[in-house]
Amino acid sequence: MKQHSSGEGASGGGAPPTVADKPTKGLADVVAASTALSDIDGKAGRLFYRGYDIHDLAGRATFEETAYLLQRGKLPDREGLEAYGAELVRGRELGALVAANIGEIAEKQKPMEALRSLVSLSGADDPDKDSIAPEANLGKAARLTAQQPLLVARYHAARTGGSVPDPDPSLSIAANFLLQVTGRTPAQREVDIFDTCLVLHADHTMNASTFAARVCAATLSDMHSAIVAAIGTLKGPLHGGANEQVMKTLESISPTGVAQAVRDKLAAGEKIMGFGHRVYKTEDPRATHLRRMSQELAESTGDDTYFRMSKEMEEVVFETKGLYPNVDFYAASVYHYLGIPTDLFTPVFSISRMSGWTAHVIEQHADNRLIRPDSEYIGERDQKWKPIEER
Ligand SMILES: CC(=O)SCCNC(=O)CCNC(=O)[C@H](O)C(C)(C)COP(=O)(O)OP(=O)(O)OC[C@H]1O[C@@H](n2cnc3c(N)ncnc32)[C@H](O)[C@@H]1OP(=O)(O)O
Ligand SMILES: O=C([O-])CC(=O)C(=O)O
Repeated sequence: MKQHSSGEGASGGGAPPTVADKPTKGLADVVAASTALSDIDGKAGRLFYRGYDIHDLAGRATFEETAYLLQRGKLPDREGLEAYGAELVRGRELGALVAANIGEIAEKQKPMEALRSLVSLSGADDPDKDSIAPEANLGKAARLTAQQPLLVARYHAARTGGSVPDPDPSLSIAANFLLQVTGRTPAQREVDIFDTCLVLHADHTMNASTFAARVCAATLSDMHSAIVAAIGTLKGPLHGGANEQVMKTLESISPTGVAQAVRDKLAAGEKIMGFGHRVYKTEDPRATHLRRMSQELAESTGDDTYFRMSKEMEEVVFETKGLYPNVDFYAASVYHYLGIPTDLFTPVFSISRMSGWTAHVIEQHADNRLIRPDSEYIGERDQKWKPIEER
């Protein structure tokens, strides 16, 4: 019940109920939009993109096919995929504003802040920047998906004083990115694993960053503005920023003292990053794949320290709190084994989620209504105005 309708304000005696007392705090279980993009069964631990089980897509669909599926509504046939691939290659050219500013941005901004700025700048150079028509949105979705890995790679090169090779049009997004960021030609199995990571992170119903994108898009603002809102939202450690924090935790504790360190953190009331989820009440299906890939890379690199530590953390957190790892937990050790710098883990998440965010903006614009929830007033009432000298 809203405070106004009860007629009981702060001055009306008795503490009024607040949203904090309600099960919907943080909009838990509130259905905020209809979508045909992804679906989660949180009790069974299942995830679907446009009706396809994530377990069927992981290791089979490429990231490019997945992006097409989300943005264009169906899995592409060979011709459709080739045409989409060519569109991605054409669309990844970065504009003049990005080129002119990336050096200074790389000096002054951390990776997710930099991406927020760079995507905003690239919007100014987009040929369809003033349109939210369906065709313009489809083109922008492809360009944003193609440009994001290049923005991350060029940012990394700018801050390290290096240079990146231009993307090879015959290689996938995953292969080009690994090559550009690690500076070495990745093994095919590493490319396949990274590509699967991109597929696993592509979309996830009404997660916080997607919601932010849809709220922005629902004002009939443009796609780049919505993506800037999403990037700022993904950055936080309760959302996409958790993958970087997982790696920092692994690096900060002794491999022989994992159980004690985790128990101490929990006893001190700390959250263990990479665990818990608003929707999954069982294993996150993406974590199943990421755990397996982390183990495989640990074995192939001959250094299983972070995988063993992760497994032990998982056991202790489950025993102590009954919490399961989420997508961010094993992604951390996978990216580490692939040679990706820790502070680029969340940018990597954004490379993948760009496909989902842009598809949600298209969906929002296609059947729009302003998103404007209500709030519950819990402040003072009937305040009497006093001139400044009397306060
Ligand atoms: C891609 C993604 O965004 S996946 C999520 C990435 N985020 C993280 O990994 C950060 C750590 N996890 C969390 O903070 C939470 O589990 C969230 C944000 C993911 C979900 O949040 P909510 O659904 O709001 O759950 P909330 O934070 O209220 O937690 C419920 C209870 O579980 C506890 N809890 C939840 N997650 C954790 C955790 N990782 N470590 C320790 N305790 C936890 C809370 O302390 C709380 O306990 P209490 O009831 O005794 O106060
Ligand atoms: O759905 C969520 O709340 C967070 C998440 O796992 C994701 O965005 O992939």
